[in-house]
This record gives sequence, C-alpha cells and structure tokens, in this order.
Amino acid sequence: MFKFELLKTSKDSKARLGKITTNHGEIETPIFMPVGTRATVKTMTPEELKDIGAQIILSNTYHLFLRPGTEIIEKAGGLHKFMNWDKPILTDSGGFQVFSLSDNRKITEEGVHFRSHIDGSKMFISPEKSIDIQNILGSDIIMAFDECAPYPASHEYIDHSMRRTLRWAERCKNHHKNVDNQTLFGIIQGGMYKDLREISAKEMVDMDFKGYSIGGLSVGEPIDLMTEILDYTTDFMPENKPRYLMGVGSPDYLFEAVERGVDMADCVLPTRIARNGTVLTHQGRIPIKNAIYKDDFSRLDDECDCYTCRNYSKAYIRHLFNVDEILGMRLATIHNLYFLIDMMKNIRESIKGDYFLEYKKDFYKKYGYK
Ligand SMILES: CO[C@@H]1O[C@H](CNc2nc3cc4c(=O)[nH]c(N)nc4cc3[nH]2)[C@@H](O)[C@H]1O
Ligand SMILES: [Zn+2]
Repeated sequence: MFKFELLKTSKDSKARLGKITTNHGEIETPIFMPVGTRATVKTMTPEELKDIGAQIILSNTYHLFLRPGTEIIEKAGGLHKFMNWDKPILTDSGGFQVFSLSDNRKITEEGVHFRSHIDGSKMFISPEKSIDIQNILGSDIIMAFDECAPYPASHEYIDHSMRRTLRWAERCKNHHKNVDNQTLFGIIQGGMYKDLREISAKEMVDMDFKGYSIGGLSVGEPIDLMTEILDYTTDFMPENKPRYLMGVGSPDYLFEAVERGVDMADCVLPTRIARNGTVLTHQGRIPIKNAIYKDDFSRLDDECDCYTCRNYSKAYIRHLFNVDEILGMRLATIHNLYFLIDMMKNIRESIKGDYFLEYKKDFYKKYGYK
C-alpha cells in the first residue's frame, strides 16, 4: 500500500504539506528521516526513536548486503522484525555507498564491480541485485540503483553517468515485482548542470515511479549551488508524488529544501555530530566538551523539552564526554534528533498556518545563519 496526499502548498514559496501512507503507518511531510545504516540508528532503541517522534527511518542495502548478509535478514523475517522497528523503513539502493566507501570499483553497463570495504573481497551489485536485496530487507520505500556522480565533474561525465542511471532505473522498474508492499522511487541525477537535470527529471517522470529522489546533491557543493539546482529540478517533478532530497540534514539545508518543494530528507549529520559532542541548539551548534560548560547546570537548549533536556545538564553531559562514557553520546543523539524532528514539526505547522517564511527568518536569526 502506498499513497501520497498533497494537503497544502504555500502561496509565497514551494513549501508544501503532505501525508504518505504505507503498510507500516503514516508519514507527515515535510519530514526528516533518521539514518540507521546498519539496521540501527546509532545508540538509539526503537522505543527512544518513537519517543522523540521519528516516523520513518533509513537503512542501507550496501552495508546490510555485506554484513550480516541477506540470508540472515531473510531468516529473521525481514528488516522490521530483525531490528524490532514496526514503522516505515526506507532503504537506499547502495549506489552512493559503493562510490563513497569502496575503492577500485569498476562501473559497467551491467552494474558495479567493487571490493568490500570490510575485507577487500570482490563484489558486484547490479540494478537487479539491488532490487533483490531491498526485496529481502522488506523496506516500505526502496530506491532505484544509481550512480551518485562525484562533485565536481565534467558535463560530459555527468551526461554519460546520468543516461546510464536512466537505463538502470528502467531495469529496476522492470525487475521490481513486490509493488504492493514496496514502493520504488526513481532518483534524478544530472550533477550541477541544469540541462542534464531537466533530461533526467523528464525521463524519470515518463517512467512513472510513485515517488522521486533528487540525488547527486549534498556531495560537497556550496549551499547556494545546491539550492539553485534543487529549485530548478523540483519544477520538473510532479506535484502529486513525494520529493525526497537525499543526504540533507542541517537546519539551513532542511529549510532551503522545504522552501523549494521537498517533502522528505535524510542525513547522518545529527547523529554523527552528536557522537562527537556537537549539539544543535536554537542559538547554533555548541561543542559540549568545552570546559566552559564544566559548571553550567542549565539544559542543552532552553527551548527544548526532549528527554535529555528535561533530565540532564550541560555540565553532566560534558562530564560524560570528558570521561568517554557512552551515555554522553546517547543523550546528545536523543537531543540532536529531537531537535531536527521537532523543527520539522514546527515547519509543518508554519506551512499549515501560512507563516513558513516568517518562521524560517526567525529561526535563522536566532541560530546565527546569515
Ligand atoms: C553532507 O553529509 C555527507 O554527505 C552524505 C550525505 N549526502 C548524500 N548525497 C547523496 C546522494 C545520493 C544519490 O545520488 N543516490 C543515492 N542512491 N543515495 C545518495 C545518498 C546521498 N547522501 C553523508 O553520508 C555525509 O557523508
Ligand atoms: Zn533537548
């Protein structure tokens, strides 16, 4: 089962409100999706994820294919059972990870030959293989197998790569059988070239996927280039299908994406920086390990009412990081994820009440964005 309802579009921007319905529950959009690459959102239990308001999480084909392998997950009855998460799961197709994690990979029309980044053994993933793995994982939303082209790259390279990704998308669509339980998204590529983005978007739309990702962004390009390409691309995307911007997860990137008509986004940023002691607050990021917090008994963020902020002080969390206690990473992760999930809830409210751009302006001012 998969349904997307467009509930409202803003008058003064492309920001919009929507609702996705899947076999494992509903997803209000715009939404930020926590990343659980290896069948866990690092340091979090499913109960804690539900407690902070997570509606859907990501996992990853490449990583799970390598470890524990599809056989184990198949025996477990699929990823939902294996990780005890009964809400929606979205899996990425492995394209991005093959290019970002493994070296001496070889891209052919058939698929990608690469060496496992774990033990160097020879591996191969094709569009069909990626669909088969995602089918065993049993995720609700699955991604077509694509090449996330490097940045920067020549127009010629991107043209060649984008057209191969289109052929791979066709093969994914033809190979995908479990259409009632798993919804396949096409991924629009085209690098930072508007002419190639237009070709990719139009051809993907002609293939009639139930939703579309915008790939090839958040790969190191400056934010204003990302927003320019994104703004151009969403204009070629159907109104009545979800738009998913891959790999975006800091507050400004999320606001800019929503303003340009994006419904879904994911990123490891909030969980990754939390483990390193960087905390998101309404006044910007704070390095909690810093000695200035040694005897600061206030909560991480005085506007936050997450479990961490209700029960612990900066001084205590700084202490935990200072003595390498795992609880520090957990409390910072709970807070950072809650911060973004709560920000997206406020963004949905602001679209509903027609004050999204005002909310964005206030948020940026307090956060210290220009
Ligand atoms: C800014 O943070 C860094 O950058 C990554 C996020 N940026 C990102 N861009 C992506 C593009 C694609 C794509 O084109 N195709 C597929 N299949 N998946 C993708 C996943 C992506 N993730 C984080 O991992 C982090 O290292
Ligand atoms: Zn908090």
